[in-house]
Amino acid sequence: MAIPYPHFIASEKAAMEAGLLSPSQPSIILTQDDLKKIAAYKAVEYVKSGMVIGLGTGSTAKHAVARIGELLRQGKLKDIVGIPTSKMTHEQALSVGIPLSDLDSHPVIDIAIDGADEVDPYLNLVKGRGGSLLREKMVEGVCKKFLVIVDESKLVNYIGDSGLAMPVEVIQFCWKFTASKLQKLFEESGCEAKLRTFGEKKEPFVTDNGNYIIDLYFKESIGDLKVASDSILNLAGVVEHGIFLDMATTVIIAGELGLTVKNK
Ligand SMILES: O=C(CO)[C@H](O)[C@H](O)COP(=O)(O)O
Repeated sequence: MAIPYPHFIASEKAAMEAGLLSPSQPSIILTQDDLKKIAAYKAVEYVKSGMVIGLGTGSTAKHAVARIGELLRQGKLKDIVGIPTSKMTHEQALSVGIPLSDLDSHPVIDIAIDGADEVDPYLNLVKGRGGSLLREKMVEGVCKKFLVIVDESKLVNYIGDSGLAMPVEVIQFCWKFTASKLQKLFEESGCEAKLRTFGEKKEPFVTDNGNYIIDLYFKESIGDLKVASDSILNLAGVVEHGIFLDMATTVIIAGELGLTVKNK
């Protein structure tokens, strides 16, 4: 879908480096994907040679992975080690020439760059609509800086406010039982718990870790996020959830009027 953003401020270095705007062409129609690319290019400005980088997953993070690969090929970045958060990102990073490792060998990460599905005013996030929440939480939980890159459509007043899915990764064993427990936990918020499926045959979506995803949809706020997080994690059968509480250190938002950088 092409969303017109004709007023984007052209002086942004990140927009120019992304090849989208120039001083002679300061105002064009940008798509939502262009905004994701601009936010990603801005985030990659924080990456320095010698760093260990957590590589996120999704349509926004893929622009950051591509940009890091480009800067490595140009010799503008050197000695980067990438820690991918999914099999998909692993493949992309290899294809653009980023040397890869894992948390076993690199338990401390300098910077992680990833997209998000929701960002609240306190920089809490919902992640995992792409299904990679578990590895993302492991990698992004041990980084010194966690840069989140979004277009402005991801901003919400409170977590769950988009009305879209809040994912929970569960083991396959008796997933219906776990889904009903999750729905019951948030019954006062009008929660509906649905197994994530894909394709015409509606096959269950299986994560990189061999688990299922139960998507929670809320009609009302879920209240205290720490309480919600703890109560989800207390259910046997749950592996991880997509609430990323107090993890983001910086959120880079590309919107109609340009880039906004929010720091914790
Ligand atoms: O959490 C994620 C994947 O598990 C993604 O970062 C999130 O879904 C945002 O994706 P996109 O950049 O495609 O909108």
